Amino acid sequence: MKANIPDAPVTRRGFVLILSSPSGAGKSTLTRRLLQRHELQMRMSVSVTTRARRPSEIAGQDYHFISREEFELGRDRGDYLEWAEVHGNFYGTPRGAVEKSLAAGHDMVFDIDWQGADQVVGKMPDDVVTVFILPPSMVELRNRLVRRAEDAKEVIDARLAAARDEIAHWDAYDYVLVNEDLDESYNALIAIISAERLKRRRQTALAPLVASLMEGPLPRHD
Ligand SMILES: Nc1nc2c(ncn2[C@@H]2O[C@H](COP(=O)(O)OP(=O)(O)O)[C@@H](O)[C@H]2O)c(=O)[nH]1
Ligand SMILES: Nc1ncnc2c1ncn2[C@@H]1O[C@H](COP(=O)(O)OP(=O)(O)O)[C@@H](O)[C@H]1O
Repeated sequence: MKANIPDAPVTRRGFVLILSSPSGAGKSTLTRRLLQRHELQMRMSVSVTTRARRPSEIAGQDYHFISREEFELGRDRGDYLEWAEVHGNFYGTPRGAVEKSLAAGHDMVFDIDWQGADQVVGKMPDDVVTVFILPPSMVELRNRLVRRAEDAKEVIDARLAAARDEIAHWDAYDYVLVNEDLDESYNALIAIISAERLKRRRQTALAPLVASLMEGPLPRHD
């Protein structure tokens, strides 16, 4: 069934949909699906990171892979809207594309951790919608990290060990979903996006219609 998605934005300012979760809960998978649904017209922010590229990742598409020196240069120049150290690597959101996309009415997806979410909410509270994704259990989380088969055993152990530090921040988010069934989680995200697009303060394009509804004589019925 085709969900009833409000029209792609044209005249309103876009918002940033932040997805956070412990590693392996499904952020990247859900983000990919949102981007594949073209009529949603979501844009993704491609972060910079100092971590090594995974075999399945494409440079410039999944991340911009840069050295620590480059990262520090960018950070000191103020290139990042937010940045954080996660699992011993640096990650940052390039500032450039964000304001341009929002001003052009495009909604963006950020796959960032709780520290980054906290910074973005602090800087642009009216532009942000935050979603925390929980795994159904720690056993399933570990299974997903193992099944993903992109990281060495020690890396998986470290990510699992850090999972509770991330989950501890779940209550700072606007929405929370348990990613058990992927289709259900995806539909929940579509519902969130649809509802956020319908928020009255985002419906600035309706002002002329409302003005026209409010003026002139009432139509007679006789
Ligand atoms: N603050 C911040 N966190 C990021 C950024 N990009 C990715 N992350 C987070 O860094 C963590 C590790 O990401 P990644 O290395 O891709 O591993 P994964 O979560 O297992 O896919 C995740 O929590 C991401 O959400 C960013 O630009 N800023
Ligand atoms: N609902 C789900 N049920 C089963 N497997 C899932 C589900 N969501 C994601 N996965 C799988 O779990 C693994 C980790 O997902 P991923 O999106 O890479 O997580 P994250 O980006 O949060 O680290 C991937 O192999 C993905 O295919």
